Amino acid sequence: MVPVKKSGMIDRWVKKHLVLYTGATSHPFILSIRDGTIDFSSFKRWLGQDYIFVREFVPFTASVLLKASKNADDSSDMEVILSGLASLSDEISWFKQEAAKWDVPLSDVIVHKSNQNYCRFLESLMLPELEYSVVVTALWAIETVYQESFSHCLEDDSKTPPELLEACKRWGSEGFGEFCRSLQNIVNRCLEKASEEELIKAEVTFLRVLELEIEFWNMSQEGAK
Ligand SMILES: Cc1ncc(CO)c(N)n1
Repeated sequence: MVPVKKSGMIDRWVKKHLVLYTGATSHPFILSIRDGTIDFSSFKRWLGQDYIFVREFVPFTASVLLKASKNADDSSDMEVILSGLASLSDEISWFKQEAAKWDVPLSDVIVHKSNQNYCRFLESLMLPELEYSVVVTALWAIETVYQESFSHCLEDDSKTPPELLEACKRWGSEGFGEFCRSLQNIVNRCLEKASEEELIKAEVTFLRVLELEIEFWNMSQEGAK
């Protein structure tokens, strides 16, 4: 008998919302890195803004960890999320080093509107009443958009400028891909048991992440609007 792999909710949602998903994971900003035409001032803008974002992302990830420790029915969830949280420490150091290299002052970055919106959304997800299934869906989506996006810049035929390879490897590499797949398994398992109401909330949250990611790329590419 051929074993039938039951496809999870995430696969179904990605197919259902493929236009928006592709909009976030193959954005013109990423494609311009991939084809080597990127304007370095855009990269620098992204760098300064993403540093601010990642600092907000730390307490958000910690709040997901807290919910995992209370609600997850599999104790390995905590370990997966903890590894993600731990790697943010190194990520913040990387941003500081990279910013110094590119002469991007991190102390006086003006937070752009799209970034503010995204950070406010993260804050709203940190409320204790938000279900674990919903917030872990957001965590998966946020990480996966970066993973898929930057992995395009590492494909064989890509012309990514060598100066940007390190950034692309940070999110686009196989190790980070493995982490995203672990998160996806957690989400699929949580959603199998979720109520109809929770499922709708998780799907809406997934879509909101995709929109906010697109706006973040737009901002990086075009500047403040
Ligand atoms: C805007 C944004 N989305 C996702 C990630 C991945 O951590 C990031 N660093 N920044």
